[in-house]
Amino acid sequence: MASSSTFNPHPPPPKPSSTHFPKTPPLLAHTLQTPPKTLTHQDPKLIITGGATLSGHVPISGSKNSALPILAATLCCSGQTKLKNVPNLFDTRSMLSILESLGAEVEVFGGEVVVSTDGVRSVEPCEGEIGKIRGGFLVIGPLLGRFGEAVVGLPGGCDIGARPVDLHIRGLRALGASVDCRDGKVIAHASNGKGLVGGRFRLDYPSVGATETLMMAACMADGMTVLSNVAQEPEVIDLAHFLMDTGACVEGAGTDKLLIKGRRKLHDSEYSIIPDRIEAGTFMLAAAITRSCITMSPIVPSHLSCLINKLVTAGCKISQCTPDALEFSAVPAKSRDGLHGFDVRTSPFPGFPTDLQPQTMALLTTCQGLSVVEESVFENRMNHVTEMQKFGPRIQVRGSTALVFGKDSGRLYGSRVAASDLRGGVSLVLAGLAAQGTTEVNGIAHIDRGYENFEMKLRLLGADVKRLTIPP
Ligand SMILES: CC(=O)N[C@H]1[C@@H](OP(=O)(O)OP(=O)(O)OC[C@H]2O[C@@H](n3ccc(=O)[nH]c3=O)[C@H](O)[C@@H]2O)O[C@H](CO)[C@@H](O)[C@@H]1O
Ligand SMILES: C=C(OP(=O)(O)O)C(=O)O
Repeated sequence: MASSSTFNPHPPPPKPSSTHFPKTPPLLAHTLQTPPKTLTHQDPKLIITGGATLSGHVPISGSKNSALPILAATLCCSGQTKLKNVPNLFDTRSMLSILESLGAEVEVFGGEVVVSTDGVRSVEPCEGEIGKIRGGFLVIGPLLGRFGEAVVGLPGGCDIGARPVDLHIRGLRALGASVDCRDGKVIAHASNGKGLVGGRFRLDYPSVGATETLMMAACMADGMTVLSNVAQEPEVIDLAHFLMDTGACVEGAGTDKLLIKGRRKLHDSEYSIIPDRIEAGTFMLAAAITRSCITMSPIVPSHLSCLINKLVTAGCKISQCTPDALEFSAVPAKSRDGLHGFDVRTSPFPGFPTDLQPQTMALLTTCQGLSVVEESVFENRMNHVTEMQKFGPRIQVRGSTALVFGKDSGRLYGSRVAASDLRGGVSLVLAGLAAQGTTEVNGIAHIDRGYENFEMKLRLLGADVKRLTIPP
C-alpha cells in the first residue's frame, strides 16, 4: 500500500494526466502535519459494540472547512464580526487561538463567535498553533492585504500528502507581494510598500486553500483581480458570501473564474456558516453501513449530490423531508436484498469529495461485488486501509487505487485499531458500528479535529459507542 515512506513524488513512468499530484518544490514541501504522536494508554479511545441499527434524527454542525477560512477572513474586517453555527472543534479552537495570538479579541457563546480584529498589532501568528491545522495558513492573505506584511509558519493538518503551499505563494506574488521561505516560515511583504495590487493568476490546480488565500488577499488589493481555474467547493462559495456581506466585491463564486474588485477595508457583519457536508455524508454512510434509516438536518443536498447518486445506485433510498432535511434509508426491503458496490474516483467539487473516501471505503467492504476506489486529490490518502483490513475485509491497494472485494453476507469483526488522520479515523468507527463484537479505536484526537460531539450524536442514533478516558 502507499505510505509516506514509499511515496515518490517523481516516479517514472509519469502519472496518468487525469490524476493530479503536486510536484512538491523542495522549499515548500514540509512535514509539519498534525504530529502522529506516540499513543499512551492515557489517550482517549472509542469503544464500540457493533451491530446496532441506527434510527432517529441527527443534527448537523456548521462546516469546519468553511468556519476556518471565514475566521481567517475576520482579519480583513473592522468592527465586530458575529459568526453563527461555528462548530466547537479542535481545529476551530486552534484558529481562534491563532487570531488571539495576533491581538484579536474573541468571545465564544455556544456556536456563536464574536471576533474583533481592530486591536491586531502582530503579523506573525503563533507558529505552534499554525503547525497544528491546515486552515491556520489562511491568515496569510488577510494579514498581507490589511497590514502589508505577514510571517506565517507552514501549516499542519491531516497527513495525507506533501500538501505544499506553492500555489498560495505564486498567487500572492501575482498580486504584488514579495514572498520568501526561511526557517519553515513564509515571509511576505507587499513589495511597493503601499499594499497589494490587483492582478491575474491561473491556478495550476483548483486548490481549495489557495483559492481562499487569494480571494481574501484580492479583496484588499488595489484594483481588479482575475483568478482562474479556482476551486468551486461550497466552502469557497461560503467564504465569498461572507466577504460580500462585509462589503467585498466578488463575482463568479461557484464557477472556475473569480473577479474581485479590491477595497482597502471591509466592515462588520453577522454571518451563519453552512452545514458541514462532510459530517452529513459521514452520517449517511454510518446509516448505510448499519443498514439503517435516519433523518438529518440542516443539510444542503446539492452539496452532496455525488455521494447521494452513488448511494442511490447502491440501493439506498433518500428523500427530502423539507428543503434542509433528508431521510436516508439503507434498510433492505427483503432480507435477501443487499447493497451493491460502486466505483469512486475522488476529484475537486462537483466530483466525489476526497474527505468522504475512507468512510465510503468502509461501506464498500459490506456491499456486493468488487468496487474500485481511486484517490486523485491527495497522494497518500490510503493510510486507513491497513487498519480497516483488521476488521477482516479483502482490500488491495495499488498506488492510489484500492480494490475492495465486498461481501454483503460477509461479516466485519471487531478489532483494535488506530486512527492516523481525521477521515481515516472516522472510517474505522463506521467499520466498528457494522462489525460483530467490540472495536477499540485509538488516536481519536484526529477525529476530534473535525467532528463535533461525534460519539454523542452516534449514541443519539442508538449506536453503542463510549469514550474511554483513563485519568493519568
Ligand atoms: C481546511 C480545509 O479546508 N481542508 C480541505 C482543503 O484542504 P487544502 O486546501 O489543503 O486542499 P487543496 O485543495 O489545496 O489541495 C488539493 C491538492 O492540491 C495540492 N496543492 C495545494 C496547494 C498548493 O499550493 N499546491 C498544491 O500542490 C495538494 O497537495 C493536494 O494534492 O481541501 C481539500 C480538498 O478538497 C480537503 O480534503 C480538505 O479537507
Ligand atoms: C483533510 C482534512 O482536513 P485538513 O485539510 O484540515 O487537514 C479533512 O477535513 O478531511
